[in-house]
Amino acid sequence: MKKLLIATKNKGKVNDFNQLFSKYGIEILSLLDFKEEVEDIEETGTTFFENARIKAETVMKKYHLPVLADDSGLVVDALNGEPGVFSARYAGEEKNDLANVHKVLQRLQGVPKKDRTARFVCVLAVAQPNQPTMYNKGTCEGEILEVPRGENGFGYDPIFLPRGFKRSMAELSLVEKNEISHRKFAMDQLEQWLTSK
Ligand SMILES: O=c1nc[nH]c2c1ncn2[C@H]1C[C@H](O)[C@@H](COP(=O)(O)OP(=O)(O)OP(=O)(O)O)O1
Ligand SMILES: [Mg+2]
Repeated sequence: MKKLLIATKNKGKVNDFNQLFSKYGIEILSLLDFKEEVEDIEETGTTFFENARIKAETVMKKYHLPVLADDSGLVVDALNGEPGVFSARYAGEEKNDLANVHKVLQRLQGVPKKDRTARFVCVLAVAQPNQPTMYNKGTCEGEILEVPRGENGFGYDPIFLPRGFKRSMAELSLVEKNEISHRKFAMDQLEQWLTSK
């Protein structure tokens, strides 16, 4: 089976990708699979594209393999695009999903439903030795709920209501999430590369 290294330490992303890649017959490895702990990569970029490039190219250069990186986050209109590229670290460097969710809800207190529009954004970067890095972006439109709902998924899923749905992203099954997510739409654009491998 073909293997692809994903430059992430996020278990929730790995879970999404395992399901998304299953139809291509590609087995994925992540930075969580290495015996020795892989050093954290500093995400110093100001855009999802820059951070995806930093993660993909750093890991590609280290292991000399094709590498996929995912930089993603939640963009809330009423917060001028926050948390954006700071999504993982919104409530502090320890990257606590619950604290991040709480901070978004607190900042949106009193904001009416019609003004709670938001989107998930995912930029995927594929870095390969001696080749230009490729990028693909996917988005998922929705709104921020008043209270968290659901146990599935990760990150901001419990407070995100995808447009046209009555259930939060965390109330959808993995298969349902992966039919409409930002990560799925970014993956779709990689299809040609994935099927030619
Ligand atoms: O489908 C999603 N459902 C809910 N939340 C999500 C999703 N996709 C990204 N997010 C949130 C989680 C984290 O707060 C941030 C990603 O930050 P981001 O730097 O790309 O990932 P990370 O630091 O957790 O792992 P890594 O850099 O090792 O891939 O956006
Ligand atoms: Mg990160």
